[in-house]
Amino acid sequence: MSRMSVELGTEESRLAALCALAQQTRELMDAVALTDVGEDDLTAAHAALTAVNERLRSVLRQTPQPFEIAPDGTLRHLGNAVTGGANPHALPLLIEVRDGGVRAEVVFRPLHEGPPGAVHGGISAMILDHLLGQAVAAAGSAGMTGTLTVRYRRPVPYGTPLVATAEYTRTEGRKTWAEGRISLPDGESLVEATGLFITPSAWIGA
Ligand SMILES: CCCCCCCC(=O)SCCNC(=O)CCNC(=O)[C@H](O)C(C)(C)COP(=O)(O)OP(=O)(O)OC[C@H]1O[C@@H](n2cnc3c(N)ncnc32)[C@H](O)[C@@H]1OP(=O)(O)O
Repeated sequence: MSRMSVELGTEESRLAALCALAQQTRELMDAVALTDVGEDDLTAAHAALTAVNERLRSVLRQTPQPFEIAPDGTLRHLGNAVTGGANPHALPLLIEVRDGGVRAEVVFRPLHEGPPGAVHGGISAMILDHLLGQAVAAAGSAGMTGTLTVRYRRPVPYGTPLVATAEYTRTEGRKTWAEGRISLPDGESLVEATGLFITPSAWIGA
């Protein structure tokens, strides 16, 4: 009698391996940003990475991992530059949706340095752009960023636990506004943003 074997979760297992590789790559980027080893070690690391790079590039997708439904039923986007577990560029940010808005704990790293000793303003803006967009989506009005206004109140430190929050504010037709901030755990606001998100006419056939 022949047996039929059904492998469950093969793709999930591969995606987990991809996320583990992305995490290792983040740690590699951190190491490259901070390493103080000598030239021989730098040259050896370069050669080793060249080999890894060639192996990974032997089979390439056209685009990063797409939006998809995860096994737990939630929507995920592993290729996203802010939240995607499979994207080495992502922190990745874990966003919690709760009554009245969204929230994420953030620890920036030396890799994110802009001015000496602080986080690059574009990195803060990127995090806030995404968080405001999630607040809009959580309110049922998904859209693309039309405008993002950022006020930098204090330098954002790296290596320190911070809190990022955002809330939907209002909607007029296809336009939805949200506001948010990155704060110290005691609530002191470091960076604040307001954003206009527009549901593209193409999405609704308008
Ligand atoms: C859940 C996931 C969260 C992810 C959050 C991440 C958010 C992002 O980073 S999105 C990427 C950055 N944003 C973009 O790439 C957007 C690029 N722009 C576009 O695609 C289009 O211009 C888009 C969608 C904004 C508007 O296009 P379209 O639907 O054709 O709008 P259109 O019909 O021209 O204009 C509609 C209204 O919006 C206004 N408007 C359009 N664009 C803008 C803008 N950039 N700023 C202000 N107002 C605008 C128009 O003036 C018009 O106003 P009114 O109705 O009062 O006359």
